[in-house]
Amino acid sequence: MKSNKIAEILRNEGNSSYKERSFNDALIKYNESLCFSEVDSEHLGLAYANRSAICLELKKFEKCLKNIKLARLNNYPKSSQEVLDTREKKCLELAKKSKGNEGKKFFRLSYKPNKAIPYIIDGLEMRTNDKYGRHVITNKDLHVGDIVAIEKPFCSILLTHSNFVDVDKNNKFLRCAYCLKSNRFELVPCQGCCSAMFCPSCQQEAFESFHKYECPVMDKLLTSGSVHIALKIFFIALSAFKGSIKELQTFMNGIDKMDKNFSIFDFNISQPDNVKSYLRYMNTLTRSDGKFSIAQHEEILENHPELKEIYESNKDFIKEFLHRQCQTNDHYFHGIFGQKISSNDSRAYQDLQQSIGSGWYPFCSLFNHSCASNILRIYIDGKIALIVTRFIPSGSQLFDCYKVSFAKHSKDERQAKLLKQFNFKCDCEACEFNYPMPPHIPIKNAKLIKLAKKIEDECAQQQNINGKSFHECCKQMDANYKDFPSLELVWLQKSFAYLLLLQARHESENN
Ligand SMILES: C[S@@+](CC[C@H](N)C(=O)[O-])C[C@H]1O[C@@H](n2cnc3c(N)ncnc32)[C@H](O)[C@@H]1O
Repeated sequence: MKSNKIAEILRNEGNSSYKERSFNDALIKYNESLCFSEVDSEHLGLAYANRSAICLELKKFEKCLKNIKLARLNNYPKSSQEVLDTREKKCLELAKKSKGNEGKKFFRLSYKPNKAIPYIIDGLEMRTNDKYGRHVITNKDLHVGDIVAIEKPFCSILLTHSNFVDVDKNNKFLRCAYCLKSNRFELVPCQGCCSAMFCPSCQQEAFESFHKYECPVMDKLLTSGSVHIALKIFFIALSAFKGSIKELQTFMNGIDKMDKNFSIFDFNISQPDNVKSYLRYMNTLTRSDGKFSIAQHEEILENHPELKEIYESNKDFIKEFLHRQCQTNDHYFHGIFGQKISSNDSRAYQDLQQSIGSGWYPFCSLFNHSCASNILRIYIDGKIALIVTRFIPSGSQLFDCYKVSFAKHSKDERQAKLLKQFNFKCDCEACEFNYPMPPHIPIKNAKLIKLAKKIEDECAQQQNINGKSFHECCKQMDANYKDFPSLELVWLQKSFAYLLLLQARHESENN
């Protein structure tokens, strides 16, 4: 429950951290204080004002000005206005002197976008066959380093707690509960609960599409992991039918008989009312045949102040909906990774990212697996950038890697995992030709070993991407693609991923 008393305590804790120049800790406390501040109280204004002070310290001038504006709009005490006026003046002066660092973004599509799906490049097409079901091919040659898609999830959840992976419990005060972006200097609190913050541009849409149902049970959802995912899809679906469970039920019964290959390529994704098309697409996804307990989902709905009646009178349909969702999520919801916020100084490869959530990416769902994949997913602020890692000739299929690659796992291990989790026997090139694992793969071009090592060392030293090294890495991997698999190409792929992770962190931090 909102409480100005708690908001004040949190703000004071933030002030202590601020005095010690622990700006990240102070920021978390100020954001938490925003969440607890009662609507229309001056505590909102005070916390925004304090956040503007951090922005100024960190030379984030534009964000500083935005926070000053928010403070004024949110009852910052008239008696202290002078503090804000002085800060604003100083900020404007410093901003004038600074050159500004908004360079071109690195993560943008390498070719012109597809007209109907503007977040993928023109030239990618969906095909179907008996062996792979739906899959994506390219109708032009693709080269190492090409960015072919930058996709937002259709539905995602933010993790603040997990029994399985290491997550930051402060994520709810650091990331938008809708887009997952680490927009921590600009987040605004939900007016109802104390556990969700949003980008100003996401707040309204999030509320209308699902948060109005999440809000009263948000604390329970945040600790419920996959239960949250299935319920969130249900909330989105119900909102699309303006809360009418009967209309949702009629629609769901109707789509059971529709085309099994319906996908993102079949509808206009930019139409405002496209949730129905996404539901239709979701209905075509492969489901696991496992039995899932939905007891926890039921408990949340049974105690939901607005949905309990709907739940009681439509139990069978809702239970079936949730159960099907669990079976789909098993195959299609992917962990989402983000840059670690609290450990800014760490440059170790394995330390750059941390699990921040889970989501369904409708386009990325169409990729099949290969243990020697030709694309790589890089997570950046909740979005997936798909990047080519091996030359892909026109007409070929793009393959993702479902966590098991020949460079890290033996053939037996890979095949067992894929069969168990995804129910197919892998016969990719690495399985068919039994590619050896490093370090047993032959070296075909020793010079490239040196390059891979040089890039790896550079990455360990630097904060962001070395453009020259990146270009060289792409060029060599592209030119020598016929040598695959070789130790140097596998090593270059690893260095390439390291460079991209550094760049993702850099872009996220400077956003
Ligand atoms: C994320 S989907 C990929 C898209 C899928 N083909 C479709 O039509 O929805 C994962 C499912 O695709 C199939 N699949 C993925 N990789 C495969 C492969 N290498 N060989 C055969 N089937 C594969 C499996 O049924 C798997 O559960």
